[in-house]
Amino acid sequence: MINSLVGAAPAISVHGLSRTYGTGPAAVRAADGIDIDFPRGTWTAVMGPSGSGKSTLLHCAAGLERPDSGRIVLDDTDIATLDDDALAALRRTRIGFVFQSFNLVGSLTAEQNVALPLRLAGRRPEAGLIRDALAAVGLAERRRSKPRELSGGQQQRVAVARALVTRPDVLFADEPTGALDTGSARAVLDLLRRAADAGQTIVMVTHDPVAAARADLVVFLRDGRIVDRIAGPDVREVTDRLVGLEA
Ligand SMILES: Nc1ncnc2c1ncn2[C@@H]1O[C@H](COP(=O)(O)OP(=O)(O)OP(=O)(O)O)[C@@H](O)[C@H]1O
Repeated sequence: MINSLVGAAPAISVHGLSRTYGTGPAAVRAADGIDIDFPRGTWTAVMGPSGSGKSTLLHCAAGLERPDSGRIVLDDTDIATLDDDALAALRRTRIGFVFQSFNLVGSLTAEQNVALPLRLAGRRPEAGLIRDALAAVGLAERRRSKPRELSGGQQQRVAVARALVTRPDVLFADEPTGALDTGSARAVLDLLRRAADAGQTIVMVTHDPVAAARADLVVFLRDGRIVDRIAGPDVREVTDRLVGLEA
């Protein structure tokens, strides 16, 4: 089992997660009884063909979407039992999320976007902290730029800085390197590696075997189910399994 392999208690446990979109003949079972632990201080990559349920798993595990059935346990709390306010508070304080679409606030500068989760949590953002977070993704010089003045890759890096600035226990990232060139992708992956090594738990959806190979574990989804997993992945092994799944 993964847990005994890495010797860590799970930060998040997903039990029997199911989620169907639509009804009748048009219904899509995006998650079909997923069981998985995300061990504390480890980095898990979630892979699989388009439409296999990766984002659905991520959104449900992060409490952004409610499952039809199953349980998501963060430490000892079943997050399904929380009301909307308690869930929002948990997301603000314990969970970070990098969205596929970045979700930056268009009217705010890069540094204001990065400071936003701290402000929402009622903390006064220290200028040095925000500068360091942007510097860590190579954007110190662009801190006063608005999202529309930034490239897609730069916006993605602001989104990564914003998600990490609160030092969340668990960081969920939906394709955090999808819009990045090789060098910027490596910088973001180095940042995620350091975060996991420092004890944060990372769950990342990716299509890129090079990104997945930086993780501790790779799980493969197909048709809303986990069909394979690799501990201590390398690029070739990940690529081979992925090709096998998409065949
Ligand atoms: N809000 C929704 N309404 C209807 N169907 C949805 C919705 N969200 C997801 N689906 C469907 O559920 C299935 C799983 O979607 P999901 O986004 O989780 O897959 P994915 O593996 O992340 O895909 P991709 O790699 O293309 O981002 C797909 O068939 C998708 O069309």
